Amino acid sequence: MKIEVKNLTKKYGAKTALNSISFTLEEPGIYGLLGRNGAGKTTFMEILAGQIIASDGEILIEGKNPFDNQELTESICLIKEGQNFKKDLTIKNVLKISSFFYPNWDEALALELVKEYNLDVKAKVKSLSKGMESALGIIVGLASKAPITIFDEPYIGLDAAARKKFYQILLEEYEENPRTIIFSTHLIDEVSLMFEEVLIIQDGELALQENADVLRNSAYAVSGKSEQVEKFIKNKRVLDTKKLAGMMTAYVYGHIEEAKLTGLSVEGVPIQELMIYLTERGAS
Ligand SMILES: Nc1ncnc2c1ncn2[C@@H]1O[C@H](COP(=O)(O)OP(=O)(O)OP(=O)(O)O)[C@@H](O)[C@H]1O
Repeated sequence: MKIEVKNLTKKYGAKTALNSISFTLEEPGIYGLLGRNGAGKTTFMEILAGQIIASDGEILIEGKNPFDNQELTESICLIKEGQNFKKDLTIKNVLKISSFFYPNWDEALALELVKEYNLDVKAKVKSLSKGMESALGIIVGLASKAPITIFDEPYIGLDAAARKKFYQILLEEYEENPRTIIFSTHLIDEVSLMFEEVLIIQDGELALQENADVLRNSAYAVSGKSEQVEKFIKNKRVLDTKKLAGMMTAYVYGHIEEAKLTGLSVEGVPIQELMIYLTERGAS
């Protein structure tokens, strides 16, 4: 389902959480939605899922506004960090309710994942550990097979092995059943290889929308003797520099090839680092 975001603005009293952002997400795709704390990511995802209303502008999904539109919202599954389910429900009932709500619900996948994450279907949500509750969210998100599935930092409390399993199943599912997956996380390095496109939100504005491969090749770190590095980076867009004992490393926005013949040591910059540099206050 095509998602068009048009001059979307959300204000909470005097606070502007989203300031007239516009972009389009084509289907299918795995999108990484990144940004510092308070950038506006959750606000965007809640408007997209039809849970809150925009102050101005709109999101159109296949040309329609998701707010108060059940036909559309059953095609969208938003899994947030905790608080996805009523505390008194058992896991079995959470799965049953989800199966009624999502038309593409995959019961076999849900049960396979319940086993994989060692959950007891008779247990109530309130008795689950943080990690188990996150696992339940992940199960619902994956088994919903909703054409738009959104994970907002979905794995608080899950250990590294359980997260790895999640990424693996998500990719398998995506291969079999391409859909639109939007993923917001602060563990960027762990998941960035899954992203096809990256969007960075900063202070309620869209700072960047870029193909993930292009982004991976759009910055590099160059190291060597300070004077040589200083000379090389003249007239280049420098994100950051570090100096130590006559040596210097500079993080440069540009294609790595331009530094390869210099004799200086050159390496790529992970998306996580790049996100930090690009969203540092004062960066332009
Ligand atoms: N219900 C609300 N009432 C008032 N202000 C809010 C509300 N929800 C969010 N905000 C404010 O809007 C801004 C954007 O918040 P949002 O939760 O969308 O950011 P985020 O990018 O998801 O952050 P994080 O990575 O910390 O989850 C923040 O300044 C936040 O304090």
